[in-house]
Amino acid sequence: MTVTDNVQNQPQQLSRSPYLNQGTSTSSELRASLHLQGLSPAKVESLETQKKRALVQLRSKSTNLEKYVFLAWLRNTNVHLFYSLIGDQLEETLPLIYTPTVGTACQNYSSIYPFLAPPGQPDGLFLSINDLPNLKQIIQNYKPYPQDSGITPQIAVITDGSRILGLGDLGIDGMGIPVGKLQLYVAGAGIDPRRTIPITIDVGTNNEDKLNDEFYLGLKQKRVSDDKFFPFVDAVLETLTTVYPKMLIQFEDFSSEHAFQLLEKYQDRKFCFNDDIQGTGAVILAGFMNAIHVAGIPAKQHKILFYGSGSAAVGIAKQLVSYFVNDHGLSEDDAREMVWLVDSKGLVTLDRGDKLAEHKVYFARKDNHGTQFHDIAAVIEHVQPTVLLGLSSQSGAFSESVLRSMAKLNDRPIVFPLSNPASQAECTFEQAMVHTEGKVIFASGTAFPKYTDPKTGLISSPGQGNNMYIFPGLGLGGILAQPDHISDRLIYSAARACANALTPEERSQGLLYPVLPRIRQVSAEVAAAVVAESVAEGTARNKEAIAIVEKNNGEALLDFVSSNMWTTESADKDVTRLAAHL
Ligand SMILES: NC(=O)C1=CN([C@@H]2O[C@H](COP(=O)(O)OP(=O)(O)OC[C@H]3O[C@@H](n4cnc5c(N)ncnc54)[C@H](OP(=O)(O)O)[C@@H]3O)[C@@H](O)[C@H]2O)C=CC1
Ligand SMILES: CC(=O)C(=O)O
Ligand SMILES: [Mg+2]
Repeated sequence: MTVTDNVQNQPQQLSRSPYLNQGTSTSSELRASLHLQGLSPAKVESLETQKKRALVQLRSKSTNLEKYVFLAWLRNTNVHLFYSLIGDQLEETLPLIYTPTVGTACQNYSSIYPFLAPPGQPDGLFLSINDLPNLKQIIQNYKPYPQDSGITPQIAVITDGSRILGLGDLGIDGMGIPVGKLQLYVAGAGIDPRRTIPITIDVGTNNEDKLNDEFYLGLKQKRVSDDKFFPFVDAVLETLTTVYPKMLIQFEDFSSEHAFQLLEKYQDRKFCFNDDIQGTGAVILAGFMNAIHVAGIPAKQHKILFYGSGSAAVGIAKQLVSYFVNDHGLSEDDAREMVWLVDSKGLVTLDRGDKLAEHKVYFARKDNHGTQFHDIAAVIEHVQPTVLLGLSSQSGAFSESVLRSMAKLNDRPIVFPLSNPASQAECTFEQAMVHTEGKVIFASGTAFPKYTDPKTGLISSPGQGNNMYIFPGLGLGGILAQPDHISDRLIYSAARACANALTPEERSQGLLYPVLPRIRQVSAEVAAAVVAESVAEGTARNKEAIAIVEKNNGEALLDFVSSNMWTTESADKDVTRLAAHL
């Protein structure tokens, strides 16, 4: 049955599709053809009026969590209006659908879940370990837009909820993260919302609060052991890629040890990447490339201290090593020597006496001559870093004295408190500005407000070093090039494109990342670089993309990418096309 048959057989179904429904802006003609008269007030409004009303309603909510619920409901009832509003009001709405509010939403997800979407409208795909025998059927059940049955999903973001932002194990309440990431794919890179699947696997939770919460909607059991976890993930991925063979899979917010093991296992076997390891690595490499120009110290002379040694920190460190090797001619050993890791026990050294997690061993220091450094002040004194990156989820760890030490050591200290959401950040932008007397070169994981110098009135803008500047473009580029795997080269090309995406004006303002309203342009440039690199490394399989890259015309490639981006106007056209068949 075609989409058109479907609609002709049940005309009112059109208005029930969140994708095709245009609410109060549905034309009189369409209302007549679909037998919708009387089902809403007769007035036909413009999209502009709809957006204006939605914005007034949004702003009338007193908490960000209420705003999150309001926006989720809007997305699940009127895709067109939702993404038009998000596109217009990116700076106001992104912190509501993504970090920081998505963190609060996840903490409360089971309580708000029934109010996010109308009955029958799924807000993500939940796969419990008890579903193992029926995975295929359950994956096929997920049809948020059944009226548009010809559209095949292309991107899945999958979590097990075990490390949601810096908030720890939230079990299935982590669903807000895949949902939020995929909204950024749509808003930030023009992926058709019908082609996205947010997935949360339920393998239990070790969070006692969740286990004791009567409203918690996940399995009330501790997380399963690895001998059950890995086969279940395997079954999910196999089934998913059997049902949707071209699906790109983004691993998100798995606890670090599992994250590394899953990436190692699947990166050459599936079309996939890990956002926390690779996406974060790429976005911070991009910010670092721009920051060292501002700092004015040659790349090779930097000393980079990571506060936190999990998936994000080690993912970044590995990409920095590639950068020093590829772009600055350092040996791998010399590049590795530029990195120091700190974890909850202090400086990561080979002779510390504990068994280091596998992902830390490569960067463990052996030049500490038997001395161990347990607190950050001692580590800073020992290392004398030019760069301090926070990936520890320890709020306030970059104290006044830490920031003052960084400013004493450096004319322009590079300090990135990257933990999310804002409540977990190692310091705020204001603290960094005040305690370094304005010298800091700054980026944070969640956006902080601008800072106004009380003496001069000078306003400074913080950078947002968040993987949202990478994964949407990387995913789009991957879908357009169609390689079998996402190679390290593709990730590296995404980082470089992100660094180069700054306009001369942004550069002259000392910004490290492009301003948020340009995220679609940035994603297009990242995607174009990924497509070009995939052709260069010989993995691209999309003949159209290969032919365009071979013309060696950057503008044509960007046009190709942009023309493949979904817009709310494309949704308009889908409605008009259907209406023409009625
Ligand atoms: N800006 C962005 O785009 C991104 C930000 N992030 C953020 O980065 C943070 C870390 O993520 P991830 O690496 O996956 O998480 P992990 O939980 O794996 O890593 C946290 C690390 O912090 C260390 N740590 C904990 N307490 C302390 C302490 N008191 N002093 C020093 N180190 C400490 C832990 O040590 P130990 O190993 O000993 O337990 C661990 O190495 C999160 O807040 C996440 O939201 C993540 C991805 C992207
Ligand atoms: C941004 C992100 O992916 C994280 O904090 O986990
Ligand atoms: Mg993440």
